[in-house]
Amino acid sequence: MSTTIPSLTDLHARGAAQQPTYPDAAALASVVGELRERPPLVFAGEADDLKERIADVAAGRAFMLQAGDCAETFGNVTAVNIRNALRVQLSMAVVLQYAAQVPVVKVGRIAGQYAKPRSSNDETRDGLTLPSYRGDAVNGLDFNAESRVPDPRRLLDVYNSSAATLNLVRAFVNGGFADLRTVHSWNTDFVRNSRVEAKYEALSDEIERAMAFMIACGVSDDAFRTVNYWASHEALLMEYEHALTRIDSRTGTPYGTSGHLLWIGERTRQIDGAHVELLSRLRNPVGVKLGPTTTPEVARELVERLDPDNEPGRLTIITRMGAGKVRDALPAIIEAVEATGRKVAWVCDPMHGNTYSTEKGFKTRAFPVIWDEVDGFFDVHAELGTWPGGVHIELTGNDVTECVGGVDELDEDALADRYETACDPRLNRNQGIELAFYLAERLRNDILRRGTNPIQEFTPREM
Ligand SMILES: O=C[C@H](O)[C@H](O)COP(=O)(O)O
Ligand SMILES: C=C(OP(=O)(O)O)C(=O)O
Repeated sequence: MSTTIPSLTDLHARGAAQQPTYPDAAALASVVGELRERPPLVFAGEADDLKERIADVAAGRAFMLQAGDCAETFGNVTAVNIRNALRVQLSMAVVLQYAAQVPVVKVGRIAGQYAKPRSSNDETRDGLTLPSYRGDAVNGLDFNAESRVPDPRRLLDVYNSSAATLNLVRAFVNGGFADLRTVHSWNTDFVRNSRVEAKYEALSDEIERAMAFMIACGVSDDAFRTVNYWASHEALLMEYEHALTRIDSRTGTPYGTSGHLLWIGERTRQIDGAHVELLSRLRNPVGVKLGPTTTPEVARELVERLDPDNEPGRLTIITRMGAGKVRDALPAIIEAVEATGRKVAWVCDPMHGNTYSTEKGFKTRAFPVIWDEVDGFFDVHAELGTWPGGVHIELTGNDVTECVGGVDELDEDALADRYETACDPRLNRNQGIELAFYLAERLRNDILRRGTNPIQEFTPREM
């Protein structure tokens, strides 16, 4: 178990991928110095708690719902946006918990998801070529030369925006907003008039009756008042993640304190690269994304690097193969990882392998294709007898039009109506809840077929 982390210089010497080129090194150093003095955003003990819950996922006793923005922006840190994001994610979790009867570990892509890896360093519009937007953590979305220059002071804004977001999230999940007894009212103003409304209302009625029954039986209703909700993001920017690493006073070991769960993206998972090196030293639960070019050998090496101590809950593997490839590419990867003797949490990201551009130039994803990848993920796990541990979704609580298909049958022409993402297309709230119903049904059927019930092996605790 590591008690130190490499220096920033050592990390950069590994040729850290997808890093901005800052024009002012002194300004960057000053920001890093300032961040090092700031209090941690999350506490090591919280990361440990999440690790225990992910251990439940890895062991087939719980399901992970990891969801949120593709790219958070500073301008979108408002009470309404945070509330809407939480509301749709908690609603999805409730659908899963009730209809599939699995405990759900709720992890947001939130309070830190400000940096984006890009396929191309540049973007060209009307003959003008400028550096690509790399997330509010790095540069501005506006398409002009000044805005696209990487500015290190943005890292302080990431810290401040993440702190403000976490503050409200903690207040919401502990202060009564997430009280299961109010499950009806969570969606009164937003599922209305959609075709998932009736299903959600019927489920809420059943939950209310089930809770009334439990209370009548003498079960304390305290358990319904609060929920656990964790923050995660892609640990992309070396300066930011390094500056927010703290040595835990209890154990003398390093924790990334920018979020509870940190993951390594598909573009930065080089086995000898800086991201794998840094995250292999942190004690948080960590994730790694695996795309369709991953070989079983690489998957095995990554697992051994990132989970050297074979620690329950340490590693989440987020596969994003694409609907057309998942059934062929995933089995060999699962087999290679299982052969190491480790129990990782297997999570399906059905978004990143299924993006395409419309003729009018909108990046989008089609709901049926997204579902097809999830379905393929379940098929593969059913075939191998492994546990399909969760999903990783780009989602917003707002009523956007970014992904086609789904309950409202959005077509490509509708995309122009409310296309608001700063980077990739997200499911809107109705599509999110619809996905949760699909997931619950598939999960329930698979659990029945397996003949083992996750609930029977689960030690009850607040979820
Ligand atoms: O969200 C993930 C990536 O940052 C995104 O898919 C990259 O998009 P690009 O291929 O347009 O750069
Ligand atoms: C960049 C992302 O995904 P991937 O690394 O899988 O491309 C992401 O999840 O934001």
